[in-house]
Amino acid sequence: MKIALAGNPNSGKTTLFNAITGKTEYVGNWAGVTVEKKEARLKKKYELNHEIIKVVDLPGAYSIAPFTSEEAITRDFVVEASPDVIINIVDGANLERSLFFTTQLLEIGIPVVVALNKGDVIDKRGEEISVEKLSSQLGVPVVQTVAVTEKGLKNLIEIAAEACKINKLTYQLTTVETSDTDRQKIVKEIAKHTFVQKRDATTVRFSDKVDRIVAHKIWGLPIFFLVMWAVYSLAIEGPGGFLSGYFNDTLFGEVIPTVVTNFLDSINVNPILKDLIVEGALGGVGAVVGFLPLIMVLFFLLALMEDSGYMSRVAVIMDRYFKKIGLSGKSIIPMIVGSGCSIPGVMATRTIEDMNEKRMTVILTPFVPCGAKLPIIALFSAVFFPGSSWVGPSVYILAIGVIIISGLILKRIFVWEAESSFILELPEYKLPSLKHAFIQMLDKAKGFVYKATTIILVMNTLVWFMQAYSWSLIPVEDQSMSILASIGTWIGPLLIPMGFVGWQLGAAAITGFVAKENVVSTFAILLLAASEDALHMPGGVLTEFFTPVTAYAYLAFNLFTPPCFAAIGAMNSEMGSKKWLFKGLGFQFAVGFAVATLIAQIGSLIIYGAPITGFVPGMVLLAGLSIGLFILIKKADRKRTTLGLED
Ligand SMILES: Nc1nc2c(ncn2[C@@H]2O[C@H](COP(=O)(O)OP(=O)(O)OP(=O)(O)O)[C@@H](O)[C@H]2O)c(=O)[nH]1
Ligand SMILES: [Mg+2]
Repeated sequence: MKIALAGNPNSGKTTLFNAITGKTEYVGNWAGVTVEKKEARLKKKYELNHEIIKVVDLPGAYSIAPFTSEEAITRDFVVEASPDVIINIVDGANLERSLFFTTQLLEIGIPVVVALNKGDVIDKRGEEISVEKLSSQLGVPVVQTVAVTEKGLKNLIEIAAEACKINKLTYQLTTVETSDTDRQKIVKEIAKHTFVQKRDATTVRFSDKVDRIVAHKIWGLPIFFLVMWAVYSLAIEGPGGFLSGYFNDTLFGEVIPTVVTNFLDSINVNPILKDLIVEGALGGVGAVVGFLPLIMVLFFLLALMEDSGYMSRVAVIMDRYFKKIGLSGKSIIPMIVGSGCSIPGVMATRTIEDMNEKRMTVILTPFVPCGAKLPIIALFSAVFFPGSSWVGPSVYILAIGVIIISGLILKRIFVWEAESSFILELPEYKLPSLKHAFIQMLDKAKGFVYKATTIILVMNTLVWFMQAYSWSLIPVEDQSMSILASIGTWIGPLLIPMGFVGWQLGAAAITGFVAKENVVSTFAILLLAASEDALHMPGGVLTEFFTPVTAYAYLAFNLFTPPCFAAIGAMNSEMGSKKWLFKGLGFQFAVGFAVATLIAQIGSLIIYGAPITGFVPGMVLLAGLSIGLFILIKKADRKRTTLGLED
């Protein structure tokens, strides 16, 4: 038997799916979280007579008629793959709107069971929806559920199994097209008949009161900054930061290397192999994993923030600015998802129907600092700005600024057509679930450790080898004679405009394309071979290469140049054309160089009162980029005129 879960976005499909299958698919308190269908087997606890029951979670849809590609997936799946039964998850807090989709599902010709979800929210609002009346009006079974607490789910599965047995022919496929306005009328009637308001609704809802402050036109952004600041401070000053300090200083800094060295000595391991293991593998991976506790706390807090409904308000605040650059609220969701990882972020652009808008979002989403960039931020803050918790949040604000300016530029240099209108929907605030945040945190931590012990480990081994050997494969005494040094030196000139001097900086930036965490581990391997201090010590070895200003510029360079290869792969598949991929990557490189040069050169001039290395090349680069930009704008303008498009 196969059950499909269908319903409006944010109605709780994935929450229900996770509950009955034991999976941990991504749940977020906003619309459009799931973009691909997911299939799994029903958990033992919910099985009936040991029958194998498959459950499919689908992307949310407001209507069967395909507006966006995921809605098309819903329709295609429901219509073509025809499950034995559809569980239609109806958001009880948005009854009327949800029923629109329900009535369309009823016409497909497959048994439908309605799960009237978010029963707890209905109760809290002092409302009641009559299950019996709804069931008789729709002509299908209705079960009240609370997906988060698994209330009513067992009953739901049983009733769904029953519904399967009903002769499918009783579900006549209506060939008569009901118009949307007619449907709306029918739905309104049904909702009116089943809905009971028990308490006075004229009092302003709690959500609305809060929104007047946090989603305010002017205060919204500063409040977001303060919230992020609080989150970062809590992560850095709290148990996460403390544990990371311990991991970095003691555990990965002394205890483990000593134990491993002693062990390897005791079995007379070849000294080269010993160095490879201790300095390469352990040193590199340790430098990244050391930040794990801090990052786990961050993810925990971010998950709480998201679950509470606050992140959707951030989307509303951004929406205002985004409209100005020709992007809609739809572009914000990929960016919020991208704050975890750019890959699902870029994939989330599938909800955008306008191809130009989608491409623009694909180019801009990787600018949001993802989880892999957090260790770089943590490292640079610890070394150059010890005790300041503003660095982390400032990076997000910088990212927002860069995204908006980049958007404005993209709009000018490419010829975009229609702008879509999209109304962002605000979920109700709710007490965030600690369990949910905890699961999210563990999930992210698992991913982090997996990445550290696979791709980062392999890369570190390679980096260690390349810094210890010359091109003729002879071990070198002096690192600067190594393979890596020669590659780094080759890249070196490119970094001069930003005042970055040293082949190590080029080498680290390159390994960062494999995985951004590698920037940290490459520094660990390269610099620790020559120094006794731990890499992340305030004022540690990195200060030989950077001033605080150029350090911040290097951070920006790693954030705003193209993302890691895996994310570039995602960009490629969503762009749908190589030409656009290369345009996008070129744009990202230009932005990364421009932002880093501006911060390093202009920043140093203002703060230290004197130009730094590479001032002239920096200015030449900026001038070159400006001229290039000017030419592109002129070209686009000409094209606009020939196409007869007004701007
Ligand atoms: N209060 C309450 N919240 C719920 C319930 N079920 C789900 N939620 C919350 O609703 C939000 C959306 O849940 P999801 O499971 O991601 O919704 P979805 O239908 O899969 O959404 P899309 O993937 O965007 O279509 C999350 O914040 C859930 O915690 C419920 O029964 N009660
Ligand atoms: Mg979902």
